[in-house]
Amino acid sequence: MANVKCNPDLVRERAKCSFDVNELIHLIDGGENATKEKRHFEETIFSVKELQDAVPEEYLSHKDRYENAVRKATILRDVCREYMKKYNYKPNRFRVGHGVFKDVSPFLLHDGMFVATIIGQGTPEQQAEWLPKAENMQIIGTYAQTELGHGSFIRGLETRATYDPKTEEFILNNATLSSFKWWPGGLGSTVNHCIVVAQLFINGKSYGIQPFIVQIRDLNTHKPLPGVKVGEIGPKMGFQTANNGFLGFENFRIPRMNMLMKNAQVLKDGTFVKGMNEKLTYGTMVMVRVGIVGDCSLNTSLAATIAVRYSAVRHQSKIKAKEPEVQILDYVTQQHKLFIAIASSHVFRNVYSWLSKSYLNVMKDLAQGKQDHLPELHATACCLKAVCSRDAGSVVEECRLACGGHGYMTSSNLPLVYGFTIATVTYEGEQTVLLLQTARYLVKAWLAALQGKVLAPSVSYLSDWLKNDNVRWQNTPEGIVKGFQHVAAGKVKAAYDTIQKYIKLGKDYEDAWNLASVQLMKASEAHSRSILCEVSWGEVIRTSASPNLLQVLKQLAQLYLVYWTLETSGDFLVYSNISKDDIAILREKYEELLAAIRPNAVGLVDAFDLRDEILHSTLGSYDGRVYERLMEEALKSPLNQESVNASFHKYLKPLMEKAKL
Ligand SMILES: CC/C=C\C/C=C\C/C=C\C/C=C\C=C\C(=O)SCCNC(=O)CCNC(=O)[C@H](O)C(C)(C)COP(=O)(O)OP(=O)(O)OC[C@H]1O[C@@H](n2cnc3c(N)ncnc32)[C@H](O)[C@@H]1OP(=O)(O)O
Ligand SMILES: Cc1cc2nc3c(=O)[nH]c(=O)nc-3n(C[C@H](O)[C@H](O)[C@H](O)COP(=O)(O)OP(=O)(O)OC[C@H]3O[C@@H](n4cnc5c(N)ncnc54)[C@H](O)[C@@H]3O)c2cc1C
Repeated sequence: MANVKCNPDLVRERAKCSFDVNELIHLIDGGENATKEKRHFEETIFSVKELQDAVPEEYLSHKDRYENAVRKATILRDVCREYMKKYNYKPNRFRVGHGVFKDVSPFLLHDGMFVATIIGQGTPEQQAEWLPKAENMQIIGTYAQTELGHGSFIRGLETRATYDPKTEEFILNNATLSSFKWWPGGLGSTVNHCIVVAQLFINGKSYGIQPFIVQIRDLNTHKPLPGVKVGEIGPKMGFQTANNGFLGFENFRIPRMNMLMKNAQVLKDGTFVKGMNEKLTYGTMVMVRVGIVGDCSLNTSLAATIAVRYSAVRHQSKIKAKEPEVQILDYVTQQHKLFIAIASSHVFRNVYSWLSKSYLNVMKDLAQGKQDHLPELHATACCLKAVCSRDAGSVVEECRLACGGHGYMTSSNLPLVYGFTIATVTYEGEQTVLLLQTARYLVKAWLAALQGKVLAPSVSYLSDWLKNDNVRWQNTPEGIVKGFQHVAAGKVKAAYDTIQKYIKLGKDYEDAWNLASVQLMKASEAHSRSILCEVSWGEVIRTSASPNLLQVLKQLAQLYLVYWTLETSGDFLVYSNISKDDIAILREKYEELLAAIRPNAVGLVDAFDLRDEILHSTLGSYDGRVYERLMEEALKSPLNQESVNASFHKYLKPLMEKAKL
């Protein structure tokens, strides 16, 4: 990239960077070798001509866009397969996917959830049967759980799987419209198999929801099998190429062994054997929630790169009347909008890495029959997924707005990035619903703290606070982290007390919970923020890097801490010993941090190492040829391929002529 002829502002920005950009790239990637491998893989993918679109896909019809996405998905699959064989390297398909599809792959659910559910929910025999076929794409699948009538409350799903011991089969039925599966990616026209999450019935008795692997289309003709009604749900706010679909069954029979039986089992005679913990059926969702925190880091870095580079190139208005128009990046308000995006991407990455480790540890424990840490993992993954996805959505939108009118252009790619980022707030568990799951855990932990019990590490601050809630405020990163824990503890206590108050007033527990649920949700958010702050600051101070880089990483981590303290200063005034003077000091600190980060802003986004083919943005490319690219992309509009459009003769001219009469 270094030889590209760049916009002079970007050249100047890069020259003043105080740290080694390559060092940060390697740190993010996990080592110099990892960067080399990543770059070689990406070079390979983006040199495949067939993966490059001649016409921007936004000009294609809904159908053509889908077909083009499937075409590219199959080529990408082949190239990846060959690459993996040749180099024994497992590539990150999600990252290059943004480049190849701009939006999302119609195989997203195959990779993200179908294969993962076979691994997580299938017995060794079931894995042996389906995993090789799924991994080499002999079968293509999705995860079909959500229905028209139920998404959040999965115990309320209506799709039925009734066991017939005579034939040793399950009979699938969707008797009501609300029971139709609705949303699964790839279901519309791509997949031939699904994991169907359905209510199990044996001899008229319900045994809760279970996962079934179901073939829905013929492997040769791709026609829906008899008894299957399947189709696509139509255009959405984003995810246009994900091919989300609907599905219903009418007396559709599948063999007994198609129920994934790693947890619960149905024996031939119809005996139901309970698993170790029925919530293990929800395992794929926990895994994907963890993954989404990592995805939030990538999505945020895409938007930050585009908006920061654009802000370095764009000049508008003046700070001083007699001086030239400034780079908009010099406006401190612009820095306020953008630097939190850079900082958030690093925070999400560090927290993702921490959460993934916890996830893997819990999986190891579960394999040995130990489930003590599962509730903590579930609670942590829920609130982090909810808060990171919401933050990522807000940050991406702020980056888009920070690009003014040009940020509204599809060719900036910011609208598309916003579309797939904001979807993460809803899918894999709607944010409020997940925050309230964590709140259940926090309330239990609070009760345990009141009873003097030892708490799990992520909530042990509740006991500390109970012992001493009168800690002197300190304007240091560690002091701020403590402050966030105090806010979280104070909010948990307030929510708990509110529940007790309603119970004393005669409400039953569930109504009291609902009445206190805004407070519960906020307590859960505060808990999540305290984890984000504690973990990210802890990761940064443990990072081994050159002094120059470490200084910048600390500035970003502190910016995150101070930004969120100021954003939620009302909470700090209520629940900690912060004073108005401390807030004034933090405001000053925040301004100092913005100024310190400013010279490194372009270097920092360069270090995300996002190729132009992944960014897909007229505003964010490495060379900063913003206006040239905007014009080049505009000229690709089909309306610019003719000097006079037919509508002039058909409608406009007659209209003008009528007006003359
Ligand atoms: C590898 C991935 C990498 C990157 C990601 C990128 C892309 C991802 C790929 C695909 C994504 C694209 C598309 C999206 C797909 C989907 O959206 S699939 C559908 C997802 N659906 C949901 O998430 C539904 C959300 N709802 C629920 O999860 C549940 O209904 C619930 C809200 C948790 C409530 O369940 P339930 O009513 O049964 O439970 P409660 O009565 O409220 O609680 C009972 C106790 O169970 C505990 N619990 C609940 N869930 C779990 C769990 N998963 N694990 C462990 N324990 C769990 C809960 O805490 C209660 O405990 P208690 O308080 O002690 O009683
Ligand atoms: C882009 C996209 C892709 C998706 N892909 C898939 C897929 O591949 N497979 C699949 O199975 N599903 C998929 N989904 C579905 C997704 O998982 C659900 O939409 C999601 O879980 C939310 O459920 P819901 O739509 O029923 O929302 P609802 O639960 O109806 O939410 C509506 C409102 O009700 C509130 N609410 C609901 N319950 C409670 C409660 N207990 N307490 C307080 N408030 C509550 C919510 O907070 C929200 O404000 C996808 C969705 C999207 C948007």
